[in-house]
Amino acid sequence: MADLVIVAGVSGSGKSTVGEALALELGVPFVDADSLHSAANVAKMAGGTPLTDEDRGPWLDSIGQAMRSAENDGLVMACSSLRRRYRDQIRASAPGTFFVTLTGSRELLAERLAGRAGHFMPPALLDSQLAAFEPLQPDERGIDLSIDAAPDTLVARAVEAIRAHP
Ligand SMILES: Nc1ncnc2c1ncn2[C@@H]1O[C@H](COP(=O)(O)OP(=O)(O)OP(=O)(O)O)[C@@H](O)[C@H]1O
Ligand SMILES: O=C(O)[C@H](O)[C@@H](O)[C@H](O)[C@H](O)CO
Repeated sequence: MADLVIVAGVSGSGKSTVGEALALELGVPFVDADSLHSAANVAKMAGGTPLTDEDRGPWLDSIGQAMRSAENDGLVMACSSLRRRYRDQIRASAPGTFFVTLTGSRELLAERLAGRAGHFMPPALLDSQLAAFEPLQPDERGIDLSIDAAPDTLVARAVEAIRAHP
C-alpha cells in the first residue's frame, strides 16, 4: 500500500509546514484539511469560537473519504485530528492511516502563532485546541514528534517511523 499519512496537532504545531515537506520526501500529494472545512466552520473559528464535535463530524467524514480514495496513490494530509475518536472516525474509512502528531509547549506554540500572518485561525483559540488534544495511544499506528526540532529533522524522523511500522 502507498503511504497514507496524517500530520496532526493543534493550531500552529507545524502541520502544514511539516506535511508539505513530508509529502515531497515521500513523493505523494499533499492536502491541507483546512481546505475541506465548510465556510461555516472557517467563519466560526475566524470569529474566535472553537468547533464542536458536531461541527467536526462531516469534515472528518470527508477526510476519511479522501484518505480512502488515496489508498493506491498515497497522500499526506495536514489535519488537526485532535481527539482519539476523530482519529478512529478517519481510520474507519482508511484503516492504513499513519498519524504523525506534532506536540510542543504552549509557550512555543503561542510564539509560532504570533509570528504567523494572514491565517484565519486566531491565536486565542490555542487553549481550546490544547484542551481538546488527546495524545496518540499505544494501539494507534503513528508517532509523536516534538516540535522544537527543525522541519527537515521532523520530516526525517517521520519517514523513519513510517518505514519502521509497515
Ligand atoms: N519545526 C519548526 N520550526 C520552526 N518553525 C516552524 C516549525 N514548524 C512550523 N513552523 C512555523 O510555525 C508557524 C506555524 O506552522 P504551520 O502554519 O505549519 O502550523 P499548522 O499546524 O499548519 O497551523 P494551522 O493548523 O493553524 O494551519 C509557521 O509560521 C511556520 O513557518
Ligand atoms: O479541529 C479543529 O479545531 C480545526 O481543524 C483546527 O485545528 C484548525 O482547522 C486548524 O488548526 C487551523 O488551521
